[in-house]
Amino acid sequence: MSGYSSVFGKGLFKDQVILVTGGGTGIGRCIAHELASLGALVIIAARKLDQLNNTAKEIRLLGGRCETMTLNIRDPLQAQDLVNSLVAKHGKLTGLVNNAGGQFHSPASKMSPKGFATVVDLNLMGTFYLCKAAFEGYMGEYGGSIVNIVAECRNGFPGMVHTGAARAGIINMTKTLAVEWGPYNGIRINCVAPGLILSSGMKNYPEKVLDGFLDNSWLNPAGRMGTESEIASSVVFLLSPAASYINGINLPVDGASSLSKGDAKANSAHPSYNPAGSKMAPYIGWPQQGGEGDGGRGGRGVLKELDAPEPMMQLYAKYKSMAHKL
Ligand SMILES: CCC/C=C/C(=O)SCCNC(=O)CCNC(=O)[C@H](O)C(C)(C)COP(=O)([O-])OP(=O)([O-])OC[C@H]1O[C@@H](n2cnc3c(N)ncnc32)[C@H](O)[C@@H]1OP(=O)([O-])[O-]
Ligand SMILES: NC(=O)C1=CN([C@@H]2O[C@H](COP(=O)(O)OP(=O)(O)OC[C@H]3O[C@@H](n4cnc5c(N)ncnc54)[C@H](OP(=O)(O)O)[C@@H]3O)[C@@H](O)[C@H]2O)C=CC1
Repeated sequence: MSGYSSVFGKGLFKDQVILVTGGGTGIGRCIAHELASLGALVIIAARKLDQLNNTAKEIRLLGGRCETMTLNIRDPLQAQDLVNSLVAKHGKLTGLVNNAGGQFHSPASKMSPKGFATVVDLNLMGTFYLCKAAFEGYMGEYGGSIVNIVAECRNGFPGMVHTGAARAGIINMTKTLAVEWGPYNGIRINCVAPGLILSSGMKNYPEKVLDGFLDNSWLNPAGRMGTESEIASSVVFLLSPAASYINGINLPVDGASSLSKGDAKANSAHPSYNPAGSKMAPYIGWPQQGGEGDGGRGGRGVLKELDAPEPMMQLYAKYKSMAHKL
């Protein structure tokens, strides 16, 4: 152990109040766990209170601090009220993770105007409402850090034109807000763009679409899908003082899928096909239950690390066996 003082330590966010939208499930739940394990008071907000309460309970059992609030991000007044009431209660809002969002799969030619508008409303408008509420309710005066979860969409988003347009809009909005809001006590705002991630969000898709994702899953330089922890750790970095000179960027966390030219039809004929699977070890942040890394919390019941469709649970088991040992 060197005497160097890294910002990454258990107390990294101990004085912080951080709001995570969609924090009851999937990637948002994992982000909430990561932030709480680093000392933050985490407020998780979404529409379904039961999911939020389950996650808050897990976090508290592990010794973290977490509260829940109901929120529909598509309603600007709800966004404003939520920020105002949490600032009134806790005195601050130092971080915001705009993670809530989603879409459905459909070719553009079959998509109705209402379907397109719904997804733009949810992702682009919803993210704007929360950013604006955070700015007006606290950060405009005192500063803070925002991370917007988007989706990797460098080459468009075939099969999900609505979300590609909405996420590209968020990435551009983030650049503007970084420039307009940076001077207000140093607000930083950045994006994280997940590639294909093993998460509960995959339960939203029909089997045929999931099969397509699985066919594609190895077609990137990592040779695998990503884990929720790999998104959460990127969010932690961008929220932390380690990223204090990073503002207005979009960080793809996608195993370089945005740079590769995977051909879903090629599979075993593909020149880079490796029958043994990926050699790029994943990062998985969940404590080993009752084992090394659990910090002696083994008796507290089993945390369900992932809640995804069965074939993805199988992939996860494989990834766990090859994960970085921490
Ligand atoms: C590579 C992949 C990587 C990404 C992975 C993830 O993000 S994982 C995370 C995944 N997690 C999530 O996505 C979670 C969040 N997702 C959601 O809440 C929904 O998917 C939502 C975004 C559609 C909003 O729902 P809502 O209840 O607010 O909306 P609504 O029900 O009132 O519909 C409005 C209009 O949309 C249309 N339309 C809707 N569905 C379909 C469809 N299947 N088919 C066709 N069209 C559809 C339809 O036009 C409908 O109007 P209609 O015909 O009724 O007059
Ligand atoms: N998994 C993946 O491969 C990828 C995911 N992403 C994005 O990452 C984010 C998290 O996804 P993931 O965890 O996989 O999926 P989930 O479906 O588990 O998460 C979506 C979350 O958003 C919340 N949410 C949805 N609509 C609203 C709303 N109107 N108001 C408030 N909350 C809402 C949901 O809670 P509730 O229903 O209770 O409101 C849920 O907790 C999403 O934005 C997703 O699109 C991007 C690229 C790839």
